[in-house]
Amino acid sequence: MADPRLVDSKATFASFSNILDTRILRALADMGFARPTLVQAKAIPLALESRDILARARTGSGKTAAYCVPVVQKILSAKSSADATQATRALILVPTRELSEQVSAYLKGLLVYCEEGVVIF
Ligand SMILES: Nc1ncnc2c1ncn2[C@@H]1O[C@H](COP(=O)(O)OP(=O)(O)OP(=O)(O)O)[C@@H](O)[C@H]1O
Repeated sequence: MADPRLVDSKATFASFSNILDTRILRALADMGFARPTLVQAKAIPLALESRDILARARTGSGKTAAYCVPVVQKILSAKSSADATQATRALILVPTRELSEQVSAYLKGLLVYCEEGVVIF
């Protein structure tokens, strides 16, 4: 769990229901994520507006979800659009193998309701 001091006490993930797919919201609820952390609350809406983001937040502040949630949302939105193509939609680069395994495991949890629609390599 994220450090409670780093959670945005004014926001809930449910309040993102206008910008996040219900499959993502269900997966977040399953993970026990009720409120976004501060970095998530700031980064997720901006990323979904396709803004460039340079974010810095301390260890354990929930940076993984801050970029994975908008990445998955963008892929789901692209897949449901009329010109959806079979193409790589995101490349996540991290500095160590251990971190890549952590991010991959997190993404698997986030994609639990998306069946085979989104694939992680
Ligand atoms: N909104 C949230 N609600 C509850 N727990 C959360 C939330 N976001 C992240 N967490 C949990 O907090 C912990 C830290 O998250 P995460 O690993 O993403 O932090 P980080 O900022 O990427 O850390 P690091 O800098 O070490 O990579 C994880 O156990 C994660 O599941």
